[in-house]
Amino acid sequence: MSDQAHRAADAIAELDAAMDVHLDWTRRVLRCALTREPPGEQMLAPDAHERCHFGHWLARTLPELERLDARKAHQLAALHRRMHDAIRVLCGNVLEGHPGDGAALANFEEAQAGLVQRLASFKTRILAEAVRLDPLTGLPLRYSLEGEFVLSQRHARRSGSLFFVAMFDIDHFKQVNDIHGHLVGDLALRHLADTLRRILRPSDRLYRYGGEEFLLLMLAEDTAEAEAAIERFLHAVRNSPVALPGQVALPQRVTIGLAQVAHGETLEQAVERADRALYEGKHAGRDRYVLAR
Ligand SMILES: Nc1nc2c(ncn2[C@@H]2O[C@H](COP(=O)(O)OP(=O)(O)OP(=O)(O)O)[C@@H](O)[C@H]2O)c(=O)[nH]1
Repeated sequence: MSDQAHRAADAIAELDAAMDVHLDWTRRVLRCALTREPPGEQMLAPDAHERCHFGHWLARTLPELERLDARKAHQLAALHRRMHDAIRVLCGNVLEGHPGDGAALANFEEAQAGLVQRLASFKTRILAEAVRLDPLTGLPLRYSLEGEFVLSQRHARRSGSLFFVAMFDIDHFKQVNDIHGHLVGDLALRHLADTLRRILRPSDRLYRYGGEEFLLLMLAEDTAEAEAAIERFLHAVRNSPVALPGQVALPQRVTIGLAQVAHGETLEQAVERADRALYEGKHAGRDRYVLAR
């Protein structure tokens, strides 16, 4: 299993464990209502939501949940707190000999149901994210490319900027595998992804498109700006050989096909033009970019 798959599996196991512990509260609250058995001393404290197992898990995990969906993460924290407030009212009343409070019970049930729902949605997000990313390079795979292409096209139309697609292909990569083995090939792919990622601008979107092909969606004010950005990628790759333990670093080169996306052009059409430009670049000697006509 890849690191990423391990992380996703661990995150889901932790989420399930936190949920199980919290669901146990339904049983304790019920027992308290029926038998007046206290649900546990600390659960009647005002900061019970911070002291419980779920509260500790949430505090630890919140930044990651916020990254996935900030709105749902805050709702989750608020629902958790609300649920503890309801438990305190509910059990406090029962223990003081007052009759069960229907409103507090409804509050508890609603908060509990909302909590479970948000957690289920986070579980799906964690799984979707694990599948969406390439385990080797950590870059997105092409599943979300179509949607991102349409968004960038729309953004370019509204902002008056130009939209480009750039196809990167490593030069003579087969030799790397043949001479150094597949593991070094994998290392070189990961290294290239890191090199490219380091110089991405916030609006750039980089994908692992295929085996040793990477696709970039890029917005630019004009063609000169796009070409300068592509030159920066070429320069960075030339200056970042792959470090190999106990051996001379392995030089890396890429050839790039750059195509300006025309109004109304589909992803498929733009990629085909970028691909043709890429092959022109390969035939012209590699380690360069070619702008598609
Ligand atoms: N190690 C490793 N190799 C891969 C992976 N994906 C594709 N490859 C290899 O990438 C190589 C691509 O080789 P070719 O398409 O022949 O091209 P090339 O040798 O790079 O030559 P040019 O593109 O013409 O410069 C093949 O040997 C594939 O096995 C991967 O995930 N890991």
